[in-house]
Amino acid sequence: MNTNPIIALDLSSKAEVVNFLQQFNEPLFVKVGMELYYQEGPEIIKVIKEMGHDIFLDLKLHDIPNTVKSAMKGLAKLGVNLVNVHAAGGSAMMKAAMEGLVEGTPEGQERPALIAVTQLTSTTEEQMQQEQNIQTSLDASVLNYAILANSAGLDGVVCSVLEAKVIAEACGDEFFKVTPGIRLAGGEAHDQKRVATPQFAKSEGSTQIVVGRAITKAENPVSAYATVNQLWGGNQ
Ligand SMILES: O=c1ccn([C@@H]2O[C@H](COP(=O)(O)O)[C@@H](O)[C@H]2O)c(=O)[nH]1
Repeated sequence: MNTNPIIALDLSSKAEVVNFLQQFNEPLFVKVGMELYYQEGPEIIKVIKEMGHDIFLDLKLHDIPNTVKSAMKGLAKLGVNLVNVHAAGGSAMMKAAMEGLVEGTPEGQERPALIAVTQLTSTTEEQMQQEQNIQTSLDASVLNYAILANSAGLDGVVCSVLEAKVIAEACGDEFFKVTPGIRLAGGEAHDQKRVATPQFAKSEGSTQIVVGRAITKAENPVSAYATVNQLWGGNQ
């Protein structure tokens, strides 16, 4: 899979997206999340693909297996590169998601990679223990979800950089560790709790990094992207 930094397009309209992407003179790997997809629908995927960019469609499905399977069948037809579910939906749901993707991917088109969100990077250990009533360390919970996702046949997980190394030990280097919560040194964390720099992500074995506000809210997004890309290691 593309190893360019994934730019989170947390924007709310097609016009904003087109304006943003027109600043760049190279093919990018971008993430379309709930904010954009719920405003613009599948049309936004078509627009971004026509501009030549790879897409992570970050809708984090979490429902009963039958519903997730049917939804994935539909998403498979969009021609995106990467989609996801919440690992908390369980292994039956993750397997159903994969079945839906396999069945829904048109002949001659590559199946989108499927990854599972472990614990959101905005979650702390204390919050997880108190609110989710999970009485282990956050690392153990993330690792548990990663092993579950691996056993269910998924291609990888979303985790923070802080857990990437133990996941690699348990699930292998090829298993995707897609890590949001990326900030340049000294950058504001906003609502993120488990953050790291692109350089640290590289050294810990992240396979992809997701970068939103550090690029989209920068005074010069093209230059911010170039800095992130250089620190992450260019085109790997
Ligand atoms: O655990 C997760 C899962 C997904 N995200 C998404 O990544 C970006 C991060 O944006 P920043 O502006 O760089 O904080 C955002 O779209 C989230 O929905 C995540 O942060 N953590």
